[in-house]
Amino acid sequence: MASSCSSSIIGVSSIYQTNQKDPNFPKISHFSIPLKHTSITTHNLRAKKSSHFVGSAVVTPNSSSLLSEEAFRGLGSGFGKSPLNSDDENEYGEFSEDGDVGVVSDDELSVSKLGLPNRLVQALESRGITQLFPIQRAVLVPALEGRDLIARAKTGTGKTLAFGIPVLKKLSEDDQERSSMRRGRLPKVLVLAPTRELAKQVEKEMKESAPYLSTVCVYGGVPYTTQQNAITRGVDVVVGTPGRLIDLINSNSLKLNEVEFLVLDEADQMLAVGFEEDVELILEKLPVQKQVMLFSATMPSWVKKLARKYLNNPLTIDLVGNDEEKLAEGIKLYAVPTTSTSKRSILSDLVTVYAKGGKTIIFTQTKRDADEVSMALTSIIASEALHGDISQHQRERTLSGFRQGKFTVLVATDVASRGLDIPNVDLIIHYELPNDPETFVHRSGRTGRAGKQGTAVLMFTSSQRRTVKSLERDIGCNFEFISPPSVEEVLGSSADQVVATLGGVHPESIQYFMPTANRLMEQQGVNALSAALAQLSGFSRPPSSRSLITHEQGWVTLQLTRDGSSRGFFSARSVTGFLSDVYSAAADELGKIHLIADDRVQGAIFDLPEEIAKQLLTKELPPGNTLTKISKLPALQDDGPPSDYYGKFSNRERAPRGGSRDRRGGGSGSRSSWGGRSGGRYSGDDDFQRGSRGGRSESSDWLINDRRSSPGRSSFGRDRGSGSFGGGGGSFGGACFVCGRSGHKASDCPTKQGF
Ligand SMILES: Nc1ncnc2c1ncn2[C@@H]1O[C@H](COP(=O)(O)OP(=O)(O)OP(=O)(O)O)[C@@H](O)[C@H]1O
Repeated sequence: MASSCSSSIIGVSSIYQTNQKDPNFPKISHFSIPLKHTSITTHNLRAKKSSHFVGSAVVTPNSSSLLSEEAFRGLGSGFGKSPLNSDDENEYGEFSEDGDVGVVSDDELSVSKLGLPNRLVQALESRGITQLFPIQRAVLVPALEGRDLIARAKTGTGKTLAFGIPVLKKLSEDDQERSSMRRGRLPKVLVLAPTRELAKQVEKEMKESAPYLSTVCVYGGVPYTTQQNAITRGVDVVVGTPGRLIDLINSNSLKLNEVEFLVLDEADQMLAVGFEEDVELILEKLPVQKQVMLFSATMPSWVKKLARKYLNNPLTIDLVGNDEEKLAEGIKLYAVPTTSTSKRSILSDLVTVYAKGGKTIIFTQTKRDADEVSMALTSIIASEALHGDISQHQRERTLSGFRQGKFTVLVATDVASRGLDIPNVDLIIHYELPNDPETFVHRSGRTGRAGKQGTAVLMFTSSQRRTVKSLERDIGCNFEFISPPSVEEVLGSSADQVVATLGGVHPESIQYFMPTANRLMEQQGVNALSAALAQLSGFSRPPSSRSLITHEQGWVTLQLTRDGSSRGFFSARSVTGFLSDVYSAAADELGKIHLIADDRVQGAIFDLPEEIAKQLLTKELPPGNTLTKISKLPALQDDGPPSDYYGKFSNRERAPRGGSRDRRGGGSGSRSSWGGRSGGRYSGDDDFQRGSRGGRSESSDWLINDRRSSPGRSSFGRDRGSGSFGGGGGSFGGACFVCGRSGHKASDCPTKQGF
């Protein structure tokens, strides 16, 4: 069972209002929503640590109905301090609890019972939108009352329609009065979005929900003419990115004097991508009389400033609140240890095992990595890259191909982390740590949308283990730490995927193959079927074994344990001593060693080349020792270096040139080949400025016997140069496996028993 933030509960609801001008403004606004019988039982409501917790909503994972009791409760009560008064950059502010528990029936969430215009209801229902999500229900009434709003909710919970439904309702009604197709009519609604993709997505959502209205999307990277012509024909809703909007305003193509509704979507992201000035310029051009809805995941001071200046007595609706779990419902979280050399091969296995043929988005830090990873994957799984250097036209083609399932893996930089709504993404892989917890939440939020289930896998290196732990604290969720998929798992998943495609074979085609199938079954039985599955899975030849530690092909990971009766301190040296005694060729070829992190078990796991491992497993062992080939890593002792503070300052690994490990080479060759990122700075999407590597080079094989190995220093398996540990004919430098003391082999141990 994967760790996750999942429970049957979503979010915290808080609604509070502020009045900058009048401190005595009544603290409570009442909205007249009839509260009737509910299907939600209170035992589902989870008590939160914070006394400010107001409530939660029950999620039925596969349904489109997220039922929000609190969306109702909060409407009449639950006020707290204003986010606008808080100096904390990311504070939404607290909110106080109110015992007024309202209840809500399905009817009251039902799109058809909300008094929306028929054609809007029909369009929504034809899209499968029959019941409001909590944020939509919470926003609906105050929005219809004309309130300015500041709102936030978790990823994929329907924020677009939260502002969309009220404005579309208003326009759908107005539209009957104003001559619907009047040429040259000016927009009533302006939606600002920080990225082109997001703008296009909002446009799509609005268009599909109200196809009878004219919605135009404007953004850079494409010619002006089409957008200008569309505006000239007459428009109801304009969605756009700030830069292009300013151009169109300045060229007089877009007039904003009839705008009645302004929506600022992902307002904090506007700041992150440097649109502050443009946004303010646009806001200055709008009529004073208008309704503003601002959606923002965080409240940096610029957003607060904006809200103070341009919003009138805003009501804040916060469905995240003090909820420790920042991730949306139903996203399973895994963390998998990797090394620079193993990352890529693990990646395709993760996709095979965890996406199970569905859609995957892999997030990288830089454009170059996105390109390289996508190229490397393409020979195994169809994939495309998406980042800021790709032309707008190609970006759109890529996204549409991904949406339609023409290829199943998208490798993207963080341009795709915010807001992108691609249905049925099953798996998110964080190929590199995100820069901050917020980015992790947004990246992961590309799956598990609209109440669905999803999986997010974080790949990390040993030096990043502590960062992963702090990430857990920051997002309020736990990872399940897993091993890279074993060969058996990869084969099993591949077979499952093949089996899943069999249902698509036309019955008539099956008939043609029946005689051969019958003959084969008679001759070979189930072998024939296995051979067919192996062939269809692309494994007509057996896969070579792989190290569980480095994931390198041709290697096997073995586990050595010794029972409690054996004396002496167990260390990595014990392993080399043991191997020297049992089968010296194994000591010569020894790869990485890690000690098992279990107080009750004395043991280690280590890598050997496949053939050597086979031989070793045939040897007689000293009593009390057990040697097995393992397919899952046990918990290992961990003594990583200090936290590397998310992607920003992380030690960015680069595979050594040539990739594979050099077993014979000097230790420093492979170890120091990481592209250390110390001092490097990641400045926004893809703009990675490499820092100097600094004095200390980080190593993937950092832990041997609780000690960091350093370049040039002899260590197990790799560096035979100094001969101090490695065995292989040099003087024996390891501890005796029997007594644990150094200076002699176990076979010469004065205390040895029966070896
Ligand atoms: N009431 C509803 N019933 C069913 N599906 C819905 C409903 N409301 C929205 N959706 C669908 O849920 C998906 C997610 O919605 P949306 O993109 O608005 O989420 P979001 O909260 O803006 O996410 P993010 O924070 O990641 O931008 C969309 O595909 C949308 O069509």
